Amino acid sequence: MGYVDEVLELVSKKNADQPEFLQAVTEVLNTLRPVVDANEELYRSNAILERITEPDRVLMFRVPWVDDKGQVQVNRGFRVQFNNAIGPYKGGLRLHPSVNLGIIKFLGFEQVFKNSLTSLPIGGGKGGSDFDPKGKSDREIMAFCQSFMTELCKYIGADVDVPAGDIGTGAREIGFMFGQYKRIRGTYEGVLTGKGLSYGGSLARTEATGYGLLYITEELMKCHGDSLEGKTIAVSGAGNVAIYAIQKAQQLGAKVVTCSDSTGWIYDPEGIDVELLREVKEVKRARLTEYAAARKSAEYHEKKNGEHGVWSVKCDIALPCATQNELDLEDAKQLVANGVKAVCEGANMPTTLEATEYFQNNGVMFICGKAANAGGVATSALEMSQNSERLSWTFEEVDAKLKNIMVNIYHNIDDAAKRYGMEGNYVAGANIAGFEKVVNAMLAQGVY
Ligand SMILES: NC(=O)c1ccc[n+]([C@@H]2O[C@H](COP(=O)([O-])OP(=O)(O)OC[C@H]3O[C@@H](n4cnc5c(N)ncnc54)[C@H](O)[C@@H]3O)[C@@H](O)[C@H]2O)c1
Ligand SMILES: N[C@@H](CCC(=O)O)C(=O)O
Repeated sequence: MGYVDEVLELVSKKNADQPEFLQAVTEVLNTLRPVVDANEELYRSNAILERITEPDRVLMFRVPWVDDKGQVQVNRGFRVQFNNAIGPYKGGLRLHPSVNLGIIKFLGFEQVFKNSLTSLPIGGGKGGSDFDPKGKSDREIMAFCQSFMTELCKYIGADVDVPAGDIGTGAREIGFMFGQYKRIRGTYEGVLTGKGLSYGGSLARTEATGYGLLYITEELMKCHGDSLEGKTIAVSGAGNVAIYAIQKAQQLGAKVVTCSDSTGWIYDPEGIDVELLREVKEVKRARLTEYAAARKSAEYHEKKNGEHGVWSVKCDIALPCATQNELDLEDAKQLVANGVKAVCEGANMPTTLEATEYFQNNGVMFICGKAANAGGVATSALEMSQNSERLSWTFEEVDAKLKNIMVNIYHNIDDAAKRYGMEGNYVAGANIAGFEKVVNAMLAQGVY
């Protein structure tokens, strides 16, 4: 049995109850086979694969808070500090009832490679809680965030670990957490990113993940003699990533005809009205039924198990921007039958392993999330730079740096795939390019 298979077996035994983590590790290690084969003795003697699949540290803690009725509620908080070989731990905080240790570990593991691809000095981490922000008052959100940070603040810092947003954590939550960190630790530092503009946030961070996704998609099309002009795009999700992906796609001449939330989806053949979507989702925090009620051209469909949802719509490009495993093999078959040319992941691991393979075997250009959605964390790193030098850059400066980073990521993953004889396999290219930098740093820093 080869080194990769030995480690896959070991990781599977040790983490049998964590399917999402095993899925992420399986995808990465399988694509690293040629690199591992070329360096087997060095990696094996240094236990590189065993070390890179085991987090540096897992923090799990109780988060008690008082609801509006005076009842004490208890949630579970997590922070997984996965790998800091190339910089302080960096990654978001997810607040969603589905959160468990396996999900935070898969996200932290992905973050190690994604952050490496940005070319900026950030290690990988992730955190969150099974707290459900849906339907909670602002006071309840504040109570939860303050309690969460009361424990988390012992383990983070501007040069140690810098959390940020993810599903369920936006500017409001980051603000409450930043206030509590400052109150307890007594220091004003860039300990979180995604902050408000009046207290250390970066212009363009809100837009960065969605914009970055379109910059890399545009480069992919350009390098294949095509463009986004006139293309029909299907987007899933209706949160931060989806909204700004839709906005940038429209600016670049494409028409986005779908979006979704956890209860239903919209088909709008005239193109999504992104300002209306922002009003419904960002301001009112309402359901997509409100979008449909306010827009004549929009059809609203309830989410039904076993149906393809947004992936049933004919499109040239699909951009999954909601959550993990939201696009399965049957969805992939439907998209291919409808003539999809490219799939680029705005969310983290939205495509199942089988669906990814189906796209790759059927000539669909596929860029995985750790490359395609890296613009968010890259701009977080730019926010950290601005905080360190106590300066703020203009929107145009940050946006230009973001675009440059995304274009470079495309070429780095393309080159890495070509170096190992896998031209066009951007999943392998992303994993290899991300892995090489982290492993070189780990080897240089000795056994730890
Ligand atoms: N925010 C960032 O900077 C960033 C960066 C990189 C990757 N991501 C990833 O992008 C994805 C979306 O994050 P976000 O920041 O937009 O979160 P968000 O909370 O702003 O929005 C998530 C959206 O997805 C929808 N959603 C959740 N589960 C769904 C389901 N099963 N089916 C359909 N829709 C569903 C929600 O209703 C919501 O509209 C996540 O996978 C996240 O990890 C986020
Ligand atoms: N949660 C986002 C952003 C992380 C950050 O900005 O630190 C991600 O998955 O990359």
